[in-house]
Amino acid sequence: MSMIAAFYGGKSILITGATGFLGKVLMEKLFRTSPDLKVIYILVRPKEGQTLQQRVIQILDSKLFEKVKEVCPNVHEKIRPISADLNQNDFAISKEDLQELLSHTNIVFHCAATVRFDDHLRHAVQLNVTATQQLLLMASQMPKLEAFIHISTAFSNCNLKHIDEVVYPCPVEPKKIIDSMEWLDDAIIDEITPKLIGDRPNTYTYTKALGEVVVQQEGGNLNIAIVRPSIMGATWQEPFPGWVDNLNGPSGLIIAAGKGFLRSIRATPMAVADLIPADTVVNLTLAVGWYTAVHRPKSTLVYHCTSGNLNPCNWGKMGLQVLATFEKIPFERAFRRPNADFTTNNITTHYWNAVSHRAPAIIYDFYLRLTGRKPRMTKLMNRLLRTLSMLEYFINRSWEWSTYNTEMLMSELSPEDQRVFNFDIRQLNWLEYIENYVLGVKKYLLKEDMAGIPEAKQHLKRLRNIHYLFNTALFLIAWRLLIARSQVARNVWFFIVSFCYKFLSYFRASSTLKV
Ligand SMILES: CCCCCCCCCCCCCCCCCCCCCCCC(=O)SCCNC(=O)CCNC(=O)[C@H](O)C(C)(C)COP(=O)(O)OP(=O)(O)OC[C@H]1O[C@@H](n2cnc3c(N)ncnc32)[C@H](O)[C@@H]1OP(=O)(O)O
Ligand SMILES: NC(=O)C1=CN([C@@H]2O[C@H](COP(=O)(O)OP(=O)(O)OC[C@H]3O[C@@H](n4cnc5c(N)ncnc54)[C@H](OP(=O)(O)O)[C@@H]3O)[C@@H](O)[C@H]2O)C=CC1
Repeated sequence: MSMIAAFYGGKSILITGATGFLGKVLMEKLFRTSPDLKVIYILVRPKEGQTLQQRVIQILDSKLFEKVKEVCPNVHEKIRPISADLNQNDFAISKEDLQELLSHTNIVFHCAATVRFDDHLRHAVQLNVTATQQLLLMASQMPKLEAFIHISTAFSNCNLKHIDEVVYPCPVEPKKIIDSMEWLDDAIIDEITPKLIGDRPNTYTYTKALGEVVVQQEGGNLNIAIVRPSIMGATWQEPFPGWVDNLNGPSGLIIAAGKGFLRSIRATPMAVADLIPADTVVNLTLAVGWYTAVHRPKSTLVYHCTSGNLNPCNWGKMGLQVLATFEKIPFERAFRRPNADFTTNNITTHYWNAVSHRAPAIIYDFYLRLTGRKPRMTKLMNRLLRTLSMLEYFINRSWEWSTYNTEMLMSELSPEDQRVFNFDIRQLNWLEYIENYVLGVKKYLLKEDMAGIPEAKQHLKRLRNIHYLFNTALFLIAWRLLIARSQVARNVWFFIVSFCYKFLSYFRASSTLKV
């Protein structure tokens, strides 16, 4: 019997960010392995045109929850959505809901965050720092609370090269930042943002670092732990391989590459691609919840959920495997054939952006205009290039994360728990994982049918022929222009033509003689 699964039995669990990528995989695993848990409270913000219940039903009706429905048929009754907006004071939770939460919750998993790299500092602070502070305050009023697990990111200290499982101080205290956001206007915040984030690349990593400091400073007597995943990718094994439902991290780029929009990228092929499957993050998180509640460590432990130091894979290898998978499982209606150019310097990046991205987009928009349609490719390409520019920081550097706490935790688990809540990334076969990832992107993100693969392959063949035809035409035009302008080119052309003529005459003569 799994001790961790048994631990969550009968528990009331509060999850923030349950409608997000990680939150859904977390809920799924909890229901599947501990179907006798009491209730999962989820803080959900109302969405236009959807009630809370509809949001829950949408999640439960997805393929991700198919297995859960078999082992926990009354799963609908065990999810209790609570209307809450983490951007609002006290999360705008009703008094009755708050009372219920405070009096029943045993475990809190705080996953909600803004993960956008370009978020305005005020908003990122509100969600990633202030909301964490408020949730801690709520948690401190929960008499039955056994553990509070905060999900951060391995990149919260990406300004360092070697990162230990400790909370690093921030130059300006989070409390001061929170206070200042209340009275500074947007223009001033914009001005001071670069100074505040310092050598971090964006407001996301900066505010996640502040969030950790808040957890450490304001956790009081709570049993708290911090989990730091690196770049979260599709599921590795559970509930099935390749499940993914948003464009964050590499998923969006896999689509862009598979559809032929993205054909070159400024990335260091040898840099470590620190991807971590979502189910691995969930398994570690649940093990951390159990350990924190049962063993009550004296200090706030930080757990790195990364792959680089135990089972490294680099971006070059990953890119090649993604491309190899496109050969077997192409995406439908590609714009161009998938291809990859990893560049590392400015000049080649600009060159490939012009040749591989902007020029085809302009030509295609010209064609759309000619055929009376609205041009859209240049706009799409500009957004893609903007996205790339934001991700570049992470694909041109390598980090070393120590994993003492994570390894310690692994050694504390029973063999059964090590199997059921497997977070041993050394067992992951990258080639297999990446193939399943690409397949998952095709099935669950693009919603493409596997039956369409033969047609997709035909389409790629047509694109290849168009490509050859286009290049030949381009070459002939360039050559014709050159011959018209240069005597040297004319002489070379005359030499080639007469050489071919002589060769053909000789060939014909010798074959006639043989007969
Ligand atoms: C030529 C080579 C190809 C070879 C093969 C291929 C490749 C793949 C393997 C190798 C590629 C390497 C990729 C690695 C990238 C990894 C970097 C991740 C770093 C993570 C560090 C921290 C980890 C975390 O802790 S948090 C989670 C990470 N957070 C994110 O990933 C969020 C990033 N996204 C954003 O901040 C925004 O979406 C932004 C700013 C990029 C775009 O914002 P915008 O306002 O323009 O609008 P959106 O509505 O958000 O989206 C617009 C548009 O872009 C699409 N899109 C969104 N995200 C991505 C994405 N990551 N990649 C591609 N496209 C994306 C979105 O769908 C929209 O499309 P529309 O068509 O306009 O609807
Ligand atoms: N994705 C990754 O690669 C990594 C993620 N992480 C961390 O993991 C955690 C989960 O990330 P992930 O699942 O990818 O993120 P998602 O963007 O998929 O999910 C974010 C969640 O937060 C909720 N949320 C956002 N704003 C509010 C709000 N104002 N009120 C209530 N809920 C809100 C979202 O709700 P809604 O559905 O309404 O938008 C959603 O449920 C985050 O803490 C992130 O920092 C760490 C490392 C890597």
